[in-house]
Amino acid sequence: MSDAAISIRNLGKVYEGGKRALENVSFDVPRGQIFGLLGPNGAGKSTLINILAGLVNKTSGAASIWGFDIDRNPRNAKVSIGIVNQEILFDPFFTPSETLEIQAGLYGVPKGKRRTMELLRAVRLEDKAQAYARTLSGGMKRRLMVAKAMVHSPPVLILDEPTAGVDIELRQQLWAYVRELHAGGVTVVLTTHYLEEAEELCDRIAIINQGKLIANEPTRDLVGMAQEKLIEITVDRDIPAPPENRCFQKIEVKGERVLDITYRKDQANAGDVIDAIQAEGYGIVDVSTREADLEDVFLNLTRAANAA
Ligand SMILES: Nc1ncnc2c1ncn2[C@@H]1O[C@H](COP(=O)(O)OP(=O)(O)OP(=O)(O)O)[C@@H](O)[C@H]1O
Repeated sequence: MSDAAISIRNLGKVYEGGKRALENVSFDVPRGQIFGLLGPNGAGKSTLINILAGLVNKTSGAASIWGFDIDRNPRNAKVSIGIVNQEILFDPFFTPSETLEIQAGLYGVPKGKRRTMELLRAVRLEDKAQAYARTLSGGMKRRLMVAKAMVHSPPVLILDEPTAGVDIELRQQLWAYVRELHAGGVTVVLTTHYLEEAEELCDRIAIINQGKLIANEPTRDLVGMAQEKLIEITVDRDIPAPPENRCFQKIEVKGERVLDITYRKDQANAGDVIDAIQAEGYGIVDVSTREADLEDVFLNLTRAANAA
C-alpha cells in the first residue's frame, strides 16, 4: 500500500474521438502537503482530477488515494477525497445548511457525526445557514462548495481552480481556510493558473503540459531552476546603441538612459554586467535586479516541452 496521499502511475487518457488528454503521467502527492498542479489551459488537469473522482474512466495506468486503488477499492478511494470543482453545483432552492446535510447523507455520515454548523462557521457562512443558496453571492457559493467537499472529513481535499474569477479578498479568505485545514492535517491539492498563488501556498508543484508531466519538484527547487536574472541599469548619458558583451543574454535600451539586461546566473554575475557597461564609458547612476520567478520557470519549462 502506497504511503502517499495520492499515487499516480503511468496514467493515460484518450477521449472518444482520439484526443489524448494524459500520457504516461506518474507522480505522488506526499501526505500532509499542499501540492500544486499547474498547467496551461487544456493541459489535462481536470481530466486527471476527474479520473481520481471517478467521473472519467482512465485508458491506462493506475491511481490510488490514501492507499486505496481507484479500480480495486473505489468506495474507499472516493470517501478519501473531497473535490471542489470549477463549476458551482448545488440546488438553488436548498439552504446552505440543507445542502451540507444532503451531501453528508449521500456519503452516509450518520446524523450525530455531521458537522454542518462547524463547517458553515469555518467558511464564514453561519449567518447564511438558513438562506436559499440562490441568494448567496458568488464568493459565498464558492465557500459553500468547499464546505460541501468536506462533509465526510476526507483526508485529501482537491481544489480545481478554486479562485478563478474570485476577488482578492475572497481569495485570501479561501486560502486562510485552506491553510487551517492543512494545519489540521488535511492534504491539499490545488490546480491554479495563478503562479504566485502556487508559489506562496504549495510545498511542491507538478506541471502538466499537453498531457505530460514536465516537472515535479519542491517549490523552492523549482524557483531555484530559474537561471535568468534581469538587471536594470540607469547610466549617466544617453545610449546611442546597446553595448554588446558575451555575458549579456539579452540587452534592450528601455529609456534614453536605461538598459535592461538579462544574464544567466550560471554564466555571469551582476558585477560582470556592471563592469561591462562601465568599460563602454558609461557611469552607473542606478541599478536594480529581479530574480526569475515561478512564472519564468513555468514559461521556460513549457516552451522547452513544446519544442521537444
Ligand atoms: N469529454 C471530452 N471529450 C473529448 N476531449 C476532451 C474531453 N474533456 C476534455 N477534453 C480535451 O482533453 C484535453 C485536456 O482537457 P482538461 O480539461 O483536462 O484540461 P485542463 O488542464 O483541465 O484545462 P483547463 O485549465 O482549461 O480546465 C483538452 O484538449 C480538452 O479539449
